[in-house]
This record gives sequence, C-alpha cells and structure tokens, in this order.
Amino acid sequence: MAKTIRDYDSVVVLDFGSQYNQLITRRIREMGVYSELKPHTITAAQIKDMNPKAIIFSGGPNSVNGENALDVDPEIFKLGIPILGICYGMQLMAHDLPGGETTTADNSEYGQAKIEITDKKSKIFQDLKPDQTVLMSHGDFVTKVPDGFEITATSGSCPISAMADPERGFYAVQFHPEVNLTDEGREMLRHFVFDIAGAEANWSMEDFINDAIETIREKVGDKRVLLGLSGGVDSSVVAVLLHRAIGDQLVSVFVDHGLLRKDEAQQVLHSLGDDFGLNIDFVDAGKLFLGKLKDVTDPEKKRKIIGKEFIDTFSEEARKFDDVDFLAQGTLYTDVIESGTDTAQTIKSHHNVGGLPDDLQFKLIEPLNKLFKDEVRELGEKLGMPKELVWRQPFPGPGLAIRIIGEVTPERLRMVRDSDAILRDEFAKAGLDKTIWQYFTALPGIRSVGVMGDERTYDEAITIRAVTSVDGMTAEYAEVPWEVLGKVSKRIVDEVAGVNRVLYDITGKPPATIEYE
Ligand SMILES: Nc1ncnc2c1ncn2[C@@H]1O[C@H](COP(=O)(O)OP(=O)(O)OP(=O)(O)O)[C@@H](O)[C@H]1O
Ligand SMILES: O=c1[nH]c(=O)c2[nH+]cn([C@@H]3O[C@H](COP(=O)(O)O)[C@@H](O)[C@H]3O)c2[nH]1
Ligand SMILES: NC(=O)CC[C@H](N)C(=O)O
Ligand SMILES: [Mg+2]
Repeated sequence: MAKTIRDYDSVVVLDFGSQYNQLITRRIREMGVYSELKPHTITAAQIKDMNPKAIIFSGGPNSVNGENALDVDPEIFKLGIPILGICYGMQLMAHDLPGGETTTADNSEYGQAKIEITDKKSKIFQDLKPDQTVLMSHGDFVTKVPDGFEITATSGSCPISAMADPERGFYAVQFHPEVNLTDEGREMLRHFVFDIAGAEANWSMEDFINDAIETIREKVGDKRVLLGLSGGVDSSVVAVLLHRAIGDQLVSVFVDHGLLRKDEAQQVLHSLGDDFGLNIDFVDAGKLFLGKLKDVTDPEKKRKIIGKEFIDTFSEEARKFDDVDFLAQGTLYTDVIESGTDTAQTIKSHHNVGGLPDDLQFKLIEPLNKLFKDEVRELGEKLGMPKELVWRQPFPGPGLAIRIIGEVTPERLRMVRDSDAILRDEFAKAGLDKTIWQYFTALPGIRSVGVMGDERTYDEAITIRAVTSVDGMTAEYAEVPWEVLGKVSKRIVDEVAGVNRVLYDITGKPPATIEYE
C-alpha cells in the first residue's frame, strides 16, 4: 500500500489563494517534514483524521471583511494543533478569534520592509536578528490582537507585524516567511515546525519516489498509460517513474506540432530513444496544429487550441491499443497555479492544465503536480538520470507559438526558430548555458524602419529573453555581457531575413512573465 500523510509527521497548509501557497509546503518538505496543501473548506474532522503536527493558513487575495472572504471551520481552532497564520491567514485569525480585529488601511504595503522583533523570547523568532527584512504584501492590517495574544513584532507601517498566543500554539505573521525576499523566513518556519509543533523530519525524496510508484501501480492495474513525452525535464522524469512502476504498459508519445525549436525532434528521439532506451511513438502533426492556429492572435485562444490538439493527437494514438485508460503528463505545480484554481486567478492557461478540453476521455496521472522545477531536478538526479537531461532549460508545451505575438505563420516561425538557434549557439560558446536558467528569442510583433545596404527596410524586431530563476515562479533578467548580446544581435540581423532590429528584455517576473503569452 502507498503511504499517506498519516504515515509521516506532517504539516497541513490551508489554501486561501496565494500564488505562494505551495511554496509554503515545499519549504517544509525541504526540512524533511511532509506537507500538503488542502482547500480552506476542509473540516476540522478531516484534518484530525490526517493527524498533522501543525496547520498553516496561507495568504490570499481577498479581504477577511469583504464579500468574498474565505473562511475556515471554526472547530479547527479547538483541535489543540499549533497554527501559523501568514498574511491573510493572520488576518483571518484576528477576524475569527474573540477580541481580535482586522481593518482595511488607507495605504497598502507591497515590497520589502523592516520590522522589529519586540518579543525576542517568542519561540518563532528565537536566536534571530532583532531587525528583520521581510516581504510585505497586504492592504488589510490586524488592528487588535485576539484575547490571549501578544504582539511579537512591529514596524512603523504595520504596528502588529506578528502576534502569538504560545499557550494555544497560535502564531501569526503579516509578512511572507516562505519567500526568499524575507531574510530569515526559513528559520522562522523551522522554529514553528520543529520547536513549536515538535515535528520530526521523517520524510525524504526517496519516500516521494516510492510513494509515487506505489500510487501509480495501484491506480493503473494492468491497463496501459499513454505519456506525453516532450524531451523536457518534467515528462522525462515522469517517464522514468512510470517505467519503474509499470514497465511495458507505458506508451510514450512525442508530438512534433511544428512549433519545436530547430533540430529538436531529431535530438529528442536520439537522446531519449537511442541513448535512454525509451520506446517512443513519434507523431508528425505540424500541418494539423498550424492549420488550427491560422488567423488566431489571442494568447489564451492559442493555448486552448494547442491543448485540445494535443489531446486529440493523444486520443488518436491511443486507438492503436484497446486498453489505454490513462494519460500521464509532466505537469508541475507552477502549471497548475498559473492556470488558475478555485481560489487563485488565471495568469495563463498552461496547455496541459487550463488548456485541456472539458470532456477529457482519459484519467490523468500527474505525479509531479505538487512539485516545483528544482524539486523535479533533484528527483531526476535521485532517479539516476543524466545531468544534461535533468538540467536542460525548460521549453513550454505550446512551443514557439507563445513566443510569437500575433498570428503564427511559417514565415514568422522561421524568424523565431532561426534567431533562437543563433542565440543558443552564441550563449553556449560563451558558457552562459550553464548559468542562465532559460533563454530564447521572441517576436514581439513590432515592425520598424531600418536601413540595410542603403535600402529602406520595414521589418520585424526580435527580442532576446534571458532569465535566472530557481523554480519559474519568480525570475530576474540575466546580466548578459554586452559583447555576447552584440554578437547575437549582429548574427540575427545578418542571417535571419525579415528582421532588422534586436531588443533585450529587462523585466523580471513579476511584473512580466517569462514567456510572452
Ligand atoms: N511535444 C510534446 N509531445 C508530447 N507531450 C508534450 C509535448 N510538449 C509537452 N508535452 C506534455 O506537456 C507537459 C508539460 O510541458 P512542459 O514543457 O511543462 O514539461 P516538459 O516539456 O516535460 O519539461 P520542461 O519544462 O523541461 O520543458 C509535458 O510534461 C508533457 O507531458
Ligand atoms: O508546459 C508548459 N506549458 C505552458 O503552457 C507554459 N507556459 C509557460 N511555460 C513555462 O513555465 C515557466 C513559467 O512561465 P511563465 O513565466 O511564462 O508563466 C517557464 O519556464 C515557461 O517556459 C509553460 N510550460
Ligand atoms: N498576501 C495576502 O495574503 C494579502 C491578504 C489581504 N488580501 C490583504 O491585502 O491584506
Ligand atoms: Mg517542455
């Protein structure tokens, strides 16, 4: 039997819709303590049944005083289990517990801020610096602590920056300890999990592998599983997991949708097929996808069309067998949260999540859908996969289509594809492929005037995008030496017909996203 949350010391995180909520669970898993995200509608009885050591309330976009406030079962406060409220979670504690109050202030506070720890003996802050730099991101404030609570940290703009009632094991912080922008946030979470909740670190990535394999076996039985295999990190890791779990019942399908990078199809078939020994079913569907994308310019429409075409292609392949009940994908948590959930807004519909048709014929197997990219890489290494594969830069399922603003035409595809090949070549020569997380070119759809060989041109621009990141949730633009950028720019204009200008994109995520659509 696959193990469950009950078999480990665990922390249950309740989801109030923050983009960072799963980041809280992974910070805790990093400490060797199992953690899962659960809907805020979970009942106290259900939580009791999971027997967690602690509960965390996440942040969220709503106001506890607003019409769309998200609530919790009040019985949760009576379980005798320590609770940490973060941002919305703290405001909710003040709102729900007697004596407390949360108010909407005149000014919101977004960004890093300095706070002062006023209760240095508070277990959550023990041994930490008295002045902390933290990430604040809120419009509501706790204005009265509930009965039994003390203020434990303060700042000019947020007098109740943290509060605690150690007797009941209730702790709350207005800032976000889970993000890297809070200097000693990890330490605070460690104190909560180990010193306050008394958890033991008895979970590891090996447990994840064993549990995933067991779960897959139990779910699949003797049926076949069709895996969408792209040659990327995520689906390759899923391929190895599935192969370990069900051997030959795995059917791997690689779709060339005509939106791949230069030479990508051959490289994938070679590295995963010939070198890695996977049996790959190759489908050349370029004409079909490009036909459906004709005249389409809206980013979300493009994504939905591509998502549906992928599924249609998989269904067609499944017909070659009579017992394919399952579709496996390398979906990560990032894909899930950005596609929107009951509580989180849709930023973009990832083809493999928000792009799926409503009447999907397959049951899904997505063993990585709670993990972040860097965790998947760790998993790939634990599974003994080659470093070149595990550390490949991500490439989105909708491919070059979401790097072309406006219509996808063969001509415009050629421009992004050829310029991207030049960029990759020059970055590799300069050794930047080892340090930059993801880089590519895009066609922003701007035409501008140029002069080439004394002739006026009115051609397309290409932008270069290069970012550093850990998990794709946030990113910073990479500082690429001018010399390399200059070389790339010159080669693109010289070698890619129809392009007369090259731009370098210097925005982070947020406020931009990594891809263009
Ligand atoms: N060309 C393709 N053929 C078949 N399946 C695909 C293809 N592109 C994407 N998929 C499916 O969609 C999933 C999500 O794509 P995504 O790009 O996020 O993951 P990946 O390609 O496996 O890894 P990476 O993020 O490293 O590119 C993949 O894991 C895979 O299951
Ligand atoms: O499989 C995918 N299907 C998609 O629809 C998709 N959109 C973005 N990405 C990749 O996800 C990471 C975050 O991208 P964004 O900052 O653009 O949202 C980046 O690494 C992107 O390349 C996708 N991957
Ligand atoms: N990040 C948060 O959890 C914000 C909570 C609440 N929506 C506020 O603005 O104060
Ligand atoms: Mg990919």
